[in-house]
Amino acid sequence: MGEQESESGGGGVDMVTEQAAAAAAKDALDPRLQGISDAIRVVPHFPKPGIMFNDITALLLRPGVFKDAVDMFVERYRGMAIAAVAGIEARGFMFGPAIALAIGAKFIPLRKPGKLPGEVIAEGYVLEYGTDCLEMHVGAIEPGERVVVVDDLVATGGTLSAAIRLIGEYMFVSPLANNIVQISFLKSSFIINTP
Ligand SMILES: O=P(O)(O)OC[C@H]1O[C@H](OP(=O)(O)OP(=O)(O)O)[C@H](O)[C@@H]1O
Ligand SMILES: Nc1ncnc2[nH]cnc12
Repeated sequence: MGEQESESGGGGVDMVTEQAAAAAAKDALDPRLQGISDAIRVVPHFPKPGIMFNDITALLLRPGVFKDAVDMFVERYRGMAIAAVAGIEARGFMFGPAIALAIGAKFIPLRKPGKLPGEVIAEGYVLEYGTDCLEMHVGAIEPGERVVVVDDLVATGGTLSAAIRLIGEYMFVSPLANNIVQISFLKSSFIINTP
């Protein structure tokens, strides 16, 4: 039986919310979290004065810590009837596919403008240092599918909000998402249901 078939999809939104909230609370106590946090290099004043840049490329150089980061997401979302992992260009592409494969979900790239060859839907957004737009292929997600959006971090939340608007009505936001004490990577994890 595949990952999708074996999952408890019948519990509805409350069930998903409960499961994800419990998983997020468990993550906060996980000893791997400190190692992940320590592996993210903070670079002051990049790319502009005043920005404290959280550099996850330092984490990617440490396979054990990189694996811990992917594993924590996999453990959280396995068994939750997740049909798709949507990764936000570019840094969501570094974590999303590994998570998708491990939980038996498809991977959907949410790309910057003009990169996807097929019919797209698009959402614009404002960044800490500029504006941008995300595009997704029409038909990549079927109505009713449950989607996890993955990115490396939340700053203003503009990018993630645009991803959520792009995909559909969101049903649940992880408590970790609003807790800036947590590491950047795990802050940027949301479950949404498409309409
Ligand atoms: O919460 P926000 O204020 O929207 O900022 C967070 C976003 O900014 C960064 O990406 P960026 O747009 O710099 O693109 P990149 O991944 O291509 O470097 C980061 O990877 C998030 O996607
Ligand atoms: N503080 C930050 N660190 C890394 N990437 C970012 N994208 C937007 N703000 C950022």
